[in-house]
Amino acid sequence: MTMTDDPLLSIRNLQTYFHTDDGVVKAVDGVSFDVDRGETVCIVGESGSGKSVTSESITQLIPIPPGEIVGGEVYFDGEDVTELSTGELQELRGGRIGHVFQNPQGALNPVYTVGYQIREAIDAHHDLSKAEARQRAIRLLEDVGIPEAATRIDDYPHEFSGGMKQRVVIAIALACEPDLLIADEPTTALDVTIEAQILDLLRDLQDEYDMSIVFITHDLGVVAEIADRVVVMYAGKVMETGSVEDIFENSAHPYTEALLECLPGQSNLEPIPGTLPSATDPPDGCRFHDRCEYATEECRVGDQPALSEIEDGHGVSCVHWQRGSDGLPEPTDVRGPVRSTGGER
Ligand SMILES: Nc1ncnc2c1ncn2[C@@H]1O[C@H](COP(=O)(O)OP(=O)(O)OP(=O)(O)O)[C@@H](O)[C@H]1O
Ligand code: NI
Repeated sequence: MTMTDDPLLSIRNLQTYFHTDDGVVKAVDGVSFDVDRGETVCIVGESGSGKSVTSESITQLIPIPPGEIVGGEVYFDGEDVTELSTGELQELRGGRIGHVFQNPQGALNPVYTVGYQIREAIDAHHDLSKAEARQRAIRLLEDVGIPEAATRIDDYPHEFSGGMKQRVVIAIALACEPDLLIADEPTTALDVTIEAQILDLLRDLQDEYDMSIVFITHDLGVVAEIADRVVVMYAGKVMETGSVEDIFENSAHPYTEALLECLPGQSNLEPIPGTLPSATDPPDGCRFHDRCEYATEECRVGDQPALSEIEDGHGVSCVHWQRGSDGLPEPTDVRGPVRSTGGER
């Protein structure tokens, strides 16, 4: 890894659209954030907010077409990877950038042993003898906490539990010692005990492998466990970004606050009332305005407000970001009417 203070990953004004029969889906619509070396950045937001498409745009894993990266830059270690050829992108995936997805079942091929699949990942980017690759695969299985790795290496995926399968998938992603690991809801298919173990494992591996992690989740509880920094997304836009303390102790966007209220242990256990706006025809102004109890006329016009930096590294896309210090607009009770129409949709 190059020793520099520049971020490892820098996403600038990324726009990823899908051309569908219903119109253009602006899945990611001007997203910017950085990931520093050795840091874990969590992308959080409700289902459909564009978290996966953002992360899949980095190495162009989205289906193109119907998908298209229509604008923006993705700098990885200083190089704009949106300009890379298909071959160069393939080299990057599973090389310096590893991916772990939600469903370990789908990521593993049932007809090959796990050892074969890890060796394949090693072979794609390294020139090792068969014996060396096997040794390395065993080391990787040990690193991800699989007991008796030297014998388990010859087992097939179905011989592993769900949690153990996800460990195997992580081992494959680590095979090339990536500088960046992108994990898209890697624990949602697992029960909470196993989830906690996998989160611990990722933290340990991050130190050992000296890598950055982009971790996608809709669960702020998980964010609190592992994030250094947080990107809160809604309807293709970044609503707020900051350190984990900024987000949990000093959140400034009403959408972040609404997400926090839905955390278990908080008074409000209901999901946020209302639904995401149309992906093909988003409203003017702040995309959250019709679900926001603080929305005023200003919030309904123009573009999504630019991210205002309210403190170093803490940005918020809200015209009322000074509320609190500068006085709140009168909250309007949007929750009643939104909920009653929401049920009929
Ligand atoms: N292949 C596709 N074709 C058309 N639209 C798509 C495609 N993939 C994603 N989208 C749309 O892009 C938007 C963002 O989807 P995305 O999967 O990134 O959401 P997400 O935040 O990851 O949600 P979840 O928490 O459910 O995984 C959604 O409106 C989705 O329907
Ligand atoms: Ni997703």
